[in-house]
Amino acid sequence: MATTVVIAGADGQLGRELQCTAPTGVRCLGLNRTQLDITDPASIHRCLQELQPAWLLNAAAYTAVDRAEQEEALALQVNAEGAANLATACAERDIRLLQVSTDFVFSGESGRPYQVDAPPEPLGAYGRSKLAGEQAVVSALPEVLILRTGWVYSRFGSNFVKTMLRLMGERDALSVVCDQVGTPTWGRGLAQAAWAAVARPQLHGIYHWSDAGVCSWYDFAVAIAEEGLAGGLLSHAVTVTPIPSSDYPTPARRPAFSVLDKQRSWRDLGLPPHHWRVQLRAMLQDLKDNGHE
Ligand SMILES: NC(=O)C1=CN([C@@H]2O[C@H](COP(=O)(O)OP(=O)(O)OC[C@H]3O[C@@H](n4cnc5c(N)ncnc54)[C@H](OP(=O)(O)O)[C@@H]3O)[C@@H](O)[C@H]2O)C=CC1
Ligand SMILES: Cc1cn([C@H]2C[C@H](O)[C@@H](COP(=O)(O)OP(=O)(O)O[C@H]3O[C@@H](C)C(=O)[C@@H](O)[C@H]3O)O2)c(=O)[nH]c1=O
Repeated sequence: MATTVVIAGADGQLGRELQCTAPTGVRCLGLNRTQLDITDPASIHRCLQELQPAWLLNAAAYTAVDRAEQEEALALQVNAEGAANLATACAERDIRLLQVSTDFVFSGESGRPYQVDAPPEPLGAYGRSKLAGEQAVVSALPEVLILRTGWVYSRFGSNFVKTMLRLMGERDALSVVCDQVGTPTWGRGLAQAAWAAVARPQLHGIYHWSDAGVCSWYDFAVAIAEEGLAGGLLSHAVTVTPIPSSDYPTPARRPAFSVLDKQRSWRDLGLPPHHWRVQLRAMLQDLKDNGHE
């Protein structure tokens, strides 16, 4: 019999990738915000009662990092209260929950990849709201699985890769910060990691997932320019200049170093690491073949 899995936030980057990669033997039901509003307990109750899933994958979130500085209450409502609502409903019905979180729960002061049990210390409102979400789900549902990731991109939705391709199409030169270091994550691989977790129901606790390797946003932008040109998504070469974050002021402070340690995931999820540049190439091919959505 198929395992029924409900996806909250089905129209987002990860929500779409989860639906593209659902394994055989899974009845994958993607619900967007209109169909399932995670801030509304009645909406959650209705969906779970009707669909009776074995798992709920929470890909719904408030992800506007800069806007969150002005809208912290709204970020908390979705990322903390919404996540808590889901966890409470799952606990009442014996449903497994996968909660997605972020590298932005860390301060970025470490010089080594963050282990799953490293103390979080978010710098901004978005990171605080996601950390509050982590704490709320664990308290309502101790067997929850939390998948932390960072720098997610996909052909779906909006993200750094698509922003860069747009700006690079319009300009010959761009400046990008070189003092924020992390690891990009193709949404497709993240979705596969989530499905690997669903296939291993004995797992719970915190897992880290990004692609392999380390880079700055500047390195990432250079790679997008080179791979975009080689793959025919850009028609001209673009000069990318490295700048310090102080030359690109934003409302939210971002961690200087947010590389996640993925050893536990590579071991327990049975998935091999792929270097971020290989994944970028695959995503650009997907974009070329299937277009922006
Ligand atoms: N993007 C990134 O770089 C990273 C993301 N993450 C985490 O990964 C997860 C997925 O992110 P990603 O796919 O990129 O996010 P997106 O912003 O692409 O998608 C989030 C989705 O959640 C929906 N949503 C917002 N509020 C609600 C609500 N109240 N009820 C139901 N749905 C809602 C949004 O709908 P609408 O469009 O209508 O607002 C949107 O479709 C999130 O938990 C995020 O915090 C972690 C690290 C990096
Ligand atoms: C567009 C642009 C951005 N930047 C900088 C700003 C910022 O420091 C960095 C990344 O910019 P973005 O705003 O696209 O990315 P940002 O929204 O900060 O991405 C974050 O999103 C949330 C949801 C997460 O959870 C994080 O893991 C991370 O992916 O690049 C430049 O330096 N030059 C540019 O032209």
